Amino acid sequence: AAAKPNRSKSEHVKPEIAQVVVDAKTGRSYCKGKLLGKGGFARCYEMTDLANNKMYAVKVIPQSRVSKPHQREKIINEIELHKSLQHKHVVKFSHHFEDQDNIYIFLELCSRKSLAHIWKARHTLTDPEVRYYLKQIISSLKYLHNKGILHRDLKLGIVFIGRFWAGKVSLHAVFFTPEVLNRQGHGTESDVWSLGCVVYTLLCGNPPFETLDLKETYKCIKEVRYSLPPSLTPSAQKLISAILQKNPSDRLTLDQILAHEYFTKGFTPEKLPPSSCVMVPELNPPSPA
Ligand SMILES: CC[C@@H]1C(=O)N(C)c2cncnc2N1C1CCCC1
Repeated sequence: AAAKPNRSKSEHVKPEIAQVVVDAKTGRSYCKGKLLGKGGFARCYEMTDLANNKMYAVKVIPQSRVSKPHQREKIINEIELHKSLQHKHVVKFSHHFEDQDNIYIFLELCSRKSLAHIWKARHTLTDPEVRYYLKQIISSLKYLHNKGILHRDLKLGIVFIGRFWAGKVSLHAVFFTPEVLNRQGHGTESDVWSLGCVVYTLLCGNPPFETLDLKETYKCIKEVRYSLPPSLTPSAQKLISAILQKNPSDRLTLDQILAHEYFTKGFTPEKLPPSSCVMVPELNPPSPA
């Protein structure tokens, strides 16, 4: 049978987001580009400012998803918080606006995506590369913790790789009420625990507490039961063991991690070659002379 003309479909499908959206306050027009993926309430797109061709990663949140006051408040809080942050290794918030269909949150576009993508392509990273990314993530966490902000959702997928390979932590589920820092619940030590899991995953190629059964995984986490592969360098093994401690106050602090022999006795490159997202990079560490 002849292929059915698909125009009938397009006639009825209302585009969730128009090709061009206009910020009524500034009059600026933005052209929607490719879908980057879904993040929380939002569908995320590349969008281009037609006045200067600047590109952004934009979270597009349908008004229908924030119709209840508390949902709207959550988004407004996230925006207000993100607006107040300026740090080299924290994803830059540019601006936001809304129209009758959506709320648009314009963030820095990180076209190299995230550490999750690099990890999937490389499976394991070398110590120098892990030191490079770890320093940047620690720098962003110290900035957040000093402002009484906990990240609470640190993982490979939220460390975006900006231009010049700078790691940029994005704030998907941050907690920002200072009292949270003191409450027994989730202190800075919990962000450090997540950091330990990120280091383990990047060096070993799989998360520390991954099993086939979710209940079993929870048991491993509660008992801090994980294996340290012999392939790890001794200082990497020591670092991971010093972070993945059951008792939060036994874990290294961010400053203690930076002072650990893993960093002091190891070379950290200033920058990484683009090839390092697909293959082991040729790094020329300074001769020990
Ligand atoms: C816009 C959301 C999120 C993000 O936060 N940034 C900074 C980002 C920056 N550049 C590309 N993608 C980004 N993402 C992806 C889009 C789909 C899932 C997460």
